[in-house]
Amino acid sequence: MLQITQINKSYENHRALTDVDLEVPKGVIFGLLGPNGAGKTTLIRIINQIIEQDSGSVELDGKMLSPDDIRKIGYLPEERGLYKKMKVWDQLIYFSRLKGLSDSEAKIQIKAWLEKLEIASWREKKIEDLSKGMAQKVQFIATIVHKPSLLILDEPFSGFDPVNAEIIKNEILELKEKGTTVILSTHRMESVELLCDQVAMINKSRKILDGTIREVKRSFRPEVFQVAIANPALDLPQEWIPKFSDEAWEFTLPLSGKTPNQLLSELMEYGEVVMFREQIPSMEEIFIHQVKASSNE
Ligand SMILES: Nc1ncnc2c1ncn2[C@@H]1O[C@H](COP(=O)(O)OP(=O)(O)OP(=O)(O)O)[C@@H](O)[C@H]1O
Repeated sequence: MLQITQINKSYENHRALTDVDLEVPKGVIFGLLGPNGAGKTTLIRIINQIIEQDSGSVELDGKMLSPDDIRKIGYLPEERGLYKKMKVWDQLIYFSRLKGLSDSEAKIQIKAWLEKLEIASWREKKIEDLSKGMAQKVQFIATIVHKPSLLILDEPFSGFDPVNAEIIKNEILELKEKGTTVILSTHRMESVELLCDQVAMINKSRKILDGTIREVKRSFRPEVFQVAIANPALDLPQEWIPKFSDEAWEFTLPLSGKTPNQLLSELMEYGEVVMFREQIPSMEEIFIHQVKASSNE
């Protein structure tokens, strides 16, 4: 759906993006990851046509991005942009009209969303009288009210308590089910694990990793297994550093060139293998590993 090719962008003397390529397929939740200052917001602003790239192209649905496409995009910026003195209802009407909805359609959509997110009773309140989380819900509605086909969410969960974060998470999943493509930029790796189908990681202006969550995790498998053996018939080698827990001895072992089956057969000679599970790295571990590795290059 979105094809980004060889994007470069510099601010004065600072290079914010270098030769960035990205392909976001239709209907996925795509995690845009990277440490502070990596260049994510710059890329998002280019997609939203807030700033212009120095070189490279952005295509939406196979065509060069044009100003008209902006209505197909819903953007929740990290720095929220609501008018503090305006009332919730008026504000949402204003944003909906700006995104091309008719007055009657805007009213129908806003009413439905206010009810769905259980904030209908706040419609006459000014934004400045809302808590941070409440204002966040209003901004979320402003982002999605015109049913964009591409949704770009920058830290959508910040400011939400766990219950409201869960509500927003479910709304994002529901939008995906309905065919919306979502780019999610966040530092919360647990949300990435839960929500994203694909990810790309940017560090120091360059893309350093991309793929499906499954592919990325596969490529970082340390080939180490978590093992538990109950009732050992033989002494377990001390170098395995076995620890007794819950009626079994637990330890981790690298494959060291063996296949998992070979390792398992060897272990079975020691006793009853009650756990044999490959250690799969979390996205958080992969993130830290990759950022450190590419910073050392
Ligand atoms: N308007 C600007 N003028 C000069 N430098 C800028 C400007 N905007 C961003 N930068 C610099 O470009 C780099 C990339 O910034 P960007 O905001 O894209 O990072 P980010 O990945 O979104 O970071 P974060 O996770 O902290 O939001 C940073 O070093 C930043 O200081």
